[in-house]
Amino acid sequence: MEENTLVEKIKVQGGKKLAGTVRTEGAKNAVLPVLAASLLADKGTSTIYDVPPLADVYTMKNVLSHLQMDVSYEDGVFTANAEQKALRPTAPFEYVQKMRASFLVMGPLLARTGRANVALPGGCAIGTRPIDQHLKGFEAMGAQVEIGKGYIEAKVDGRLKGTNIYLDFPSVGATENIMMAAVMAEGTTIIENVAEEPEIVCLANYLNAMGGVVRGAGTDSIRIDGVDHLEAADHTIIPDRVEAGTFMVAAAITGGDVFVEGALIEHLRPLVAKMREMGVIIEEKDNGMRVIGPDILRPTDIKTMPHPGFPTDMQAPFMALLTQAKGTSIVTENVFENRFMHIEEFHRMNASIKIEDRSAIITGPTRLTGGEVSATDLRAAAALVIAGLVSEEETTLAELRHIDRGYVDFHKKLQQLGARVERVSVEEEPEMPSQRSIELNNKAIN
Ligand SMILES: CC(=O)N[C@H]1[C@@H](OP(=O)(O)OP(=O)(O)OC[C@H]2O[C@@H](n3ccc(=O)[nH]c3=O)[C@H](O)[C@@H]2O)O[C@H](CO)[C@@H](O)[C@@H]1O
Ligand SMILES: C=C(OP(=O)(O)O)C(=O)O
Repeated sequence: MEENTLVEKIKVQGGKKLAGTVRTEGAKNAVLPVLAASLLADKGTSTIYDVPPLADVYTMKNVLSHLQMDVSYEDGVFTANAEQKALRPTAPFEYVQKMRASFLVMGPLLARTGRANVALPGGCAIGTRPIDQHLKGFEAMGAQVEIGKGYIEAKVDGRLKGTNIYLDFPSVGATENIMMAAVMAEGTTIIENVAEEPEIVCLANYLNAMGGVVRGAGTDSIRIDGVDHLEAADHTIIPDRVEAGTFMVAAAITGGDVFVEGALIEHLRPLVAKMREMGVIIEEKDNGMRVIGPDILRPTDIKTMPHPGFPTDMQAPFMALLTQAKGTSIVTENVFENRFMHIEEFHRMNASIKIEDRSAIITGPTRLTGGEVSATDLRAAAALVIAGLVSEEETTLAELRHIDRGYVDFHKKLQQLGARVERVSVEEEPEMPSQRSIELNNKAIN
């Protein structure tokens, strides 16, 4: 007979107003490209500060070790040395499958060694997520790209060549991958219609500290004058605007009063504007933001867009807040074609949400009931816990591997703010997987 297995779950009892201070970690989406970029230095050791202890950071550490880099990570400080001449060119499926951002080693490997062989990142729970814009950039710089047996192999004779590249969509990953390839190309590269996210600026600052010449990061056009070598540099990761935003929403939904230390207004304007429209009081301070939730939340509409539009990564947590607004709100998801999987889970908690094409129509305020729900991606996980904070009965969240990719000690931070949240191990009997869990697993590889 098969033995029972231990499965971790988060349990939430609603009804507490959050109060106190929570500290923002370094940004997951900034640290991953920066760690990939550390591959570019042929001299010295880079020290990267404010690196959050997330599953994705450990995956990137494993990728870099696999490529033969010398890396260490302790107490938020990551050191990376890529002096080793014989870097391995292959990032295997076991890593890319865990985390799509492993694909970001392609640009630096190609620039540094002239060859990169990286497993093809598949689609995931939020969309098909093609990489055509990354490849278009590498090819324009002279790389030969072939796809076969689940891998993408890119090669270049000599150095990549600077050129002009226009992205069809301001993809964050494509902008980063092409920047990292172009920084060591021969001549000048101009990338147009690029992503303007703060994480792009963080990466550009690191590349420039290494001796790169990257101008225009944070605007829609980036100019890179290629250099022939880069040296390791020290760098500090920006605060995680999505983590900060998640706690801002958690404070607001409970009618709480929370200081989110490290939340930067210049990175969070679209969220702050929308929360203020709903009646949430947000005070901007030098080192963070104080969020005070009102008794009655007003409805509002959001459309996710590339930065400085409303961030898609805040869509699910914000939807939890909208279930408590008095009236009808509309959420339109424009960045990913399938980022509504959390709605089925919200339905289990009694939320009133209808999907029409790329929009969700939310009617509130709903008395959420709690219940057994599953995380479909990392932001959905946070959103469901947030909904649990105002539910009448207990909410139990499964599939915690998602939350561990993007949030450090999420349940502990909420506990410190007074929430009744715990993470428990429960024994589960082995059972035939249901059709639903097969579907969720297939869609949620990353
Ligand atoms: C590790 C990291 O930083 N992840 C973030 C990054 O993901 P990621 O870099 O993967 O997101 P992109 O900006 O590239 O994707 C945006 C859209 O462009 C499409 N696309 C992208 C590349 C391409 O070659 N072709 C193409 O069609 C995607 O399918 C998607 O529909 O930005 C997203 C959008 O802000 C965020 O949700 C993710 O949290
Ligand atoms: C979608 C996200 O991340 P990733 O691109 O790493 O899947 C996210 O951070 O919400």
